[in-house]
Amino acid sequence: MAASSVFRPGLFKHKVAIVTGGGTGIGKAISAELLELGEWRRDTHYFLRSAEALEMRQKLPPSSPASVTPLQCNIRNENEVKALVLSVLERYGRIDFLVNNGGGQFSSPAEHISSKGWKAVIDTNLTGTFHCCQAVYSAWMKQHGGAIVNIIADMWKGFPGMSHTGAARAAVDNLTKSLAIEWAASGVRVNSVAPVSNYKELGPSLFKMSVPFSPAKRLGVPEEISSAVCFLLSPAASFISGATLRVDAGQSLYHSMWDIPDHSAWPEAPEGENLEALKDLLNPQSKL
Ligand SMILES: CCCCC/C=C/C(=O)SCCNC(=O)CCNC(=O)[C@H](O)C(C)(C)COP(=O)(O)OP(=O)(O)OC[C@H]1O[C@@H](n2cnc3c(N)ncnc32)[C@H](O)[C@@H]1OP(=O)(O)O
Ligand SMILES: NC(=O)C1=CN([C@@H]2O[C@H](COP(=O)(O)OP(=O)(O)OC[C@H]3O[C@@H](n4cnc5c(N)ncnc54)[C@H](OP(=O)(O)O)[C@@H]3O)[C@@H](O)[C@H]2O)C=CC1
Repeated sequence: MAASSVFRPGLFKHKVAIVTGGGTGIGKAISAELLELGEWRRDTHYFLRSAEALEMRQKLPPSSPASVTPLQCNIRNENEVKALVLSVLERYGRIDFLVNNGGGQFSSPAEHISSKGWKAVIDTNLTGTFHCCQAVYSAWMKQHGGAIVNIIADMWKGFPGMSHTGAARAAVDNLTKSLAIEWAASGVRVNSVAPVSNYKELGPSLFKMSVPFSPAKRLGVPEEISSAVCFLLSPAASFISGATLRVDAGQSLYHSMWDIPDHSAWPEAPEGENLEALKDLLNPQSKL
């Protein structure tokens, strides 16, 4: 495996990590970087991707002590998550890190999201993350400490067109803060990463659409997200908890991609001299 991490190889030696959705996209980059930095294990989820685990295993140098294990789990199902955590503990005896990366949504105007679709997205991105945090804490981290990183999204200005996932990710941002306080006495650090990066088959079109909205004038790549995750898991972040790191080149501070067409539907301002002044200002004959 070609070394690409900026961190010291062996940093995570003997550590055991669960990375949900660890077989694709950002999760795959996180899995690969953790593998490079030490000995770790990963789960996948309800669509078992043993082919990807095999591919990663084959890239490991023979001398590497690292190992990768695909495990099947749908994070929306509490019992499957509990079984996953027990299975990792039975196999490896500890869980140092949890990365809640598994998630998904579809784009739709809010008015067209069905109740079933809304619940599916909230269940996946909010409840699934909660299930994983709670199960890992109860079964291991409560007694032994650990570090959790939740992958959320750039929803700081709302998420028009994906209101369900925006609401779920904002909730995870808040969950991160609650758990950071509740679990501090167990030595558990809980943080989030809010990425903007290439998005699988939508990558090229999203890339073209969003480049003008990025201060960097390019999208991020999954490797730029995984390094932030590894930093938050590492001892370099030993005094960081309850934080969300925006890995977006400042895009969340810049202008919105959502276009609001010209309209005259907004309610009038209250009557009075300020309204008159406003009308004067907007009057094409105005001398102002
Ligand atoms: C957060 C940063 C995003 C950055 C940019 C992202 C872009 C995109 O995400 S574009 C879309 C890419 N899509 C995917 O990657 C698919 C991800 N999808 C999923 O993970 C899941 O399908 C799910 C969580 C969205 C739904 O889970 P599930 O219950 O397994 O799926 P169902 O197909 O049974 O759907 C249940 C229900 O959800 C509604 N729905 C699903 N897909 C759509 C859609 N494309 N458009 C509108 N509505 C959708 C629908 O109501 C489904 O119920 P039924 O109508 O009875 O099937
Ligand atoms: N790329 C980006 O710009 C951004 C991504 N994100 C979020 O970051 C995370 C990773 O994204 P990315 O790598 O781009 O996308 P991917 O779709 O490649 O990764 C999502 C992973 O989550 C898994 N997953 C979905 N539902 C479940 C479930 N119920 N149980 C277990 N695993 C599940 C998927 O598995 P499967 O493929 O088998 O369904 C997939 O492996 C996601 O949460 C995404 O929404 C947030 C902001 C921006």
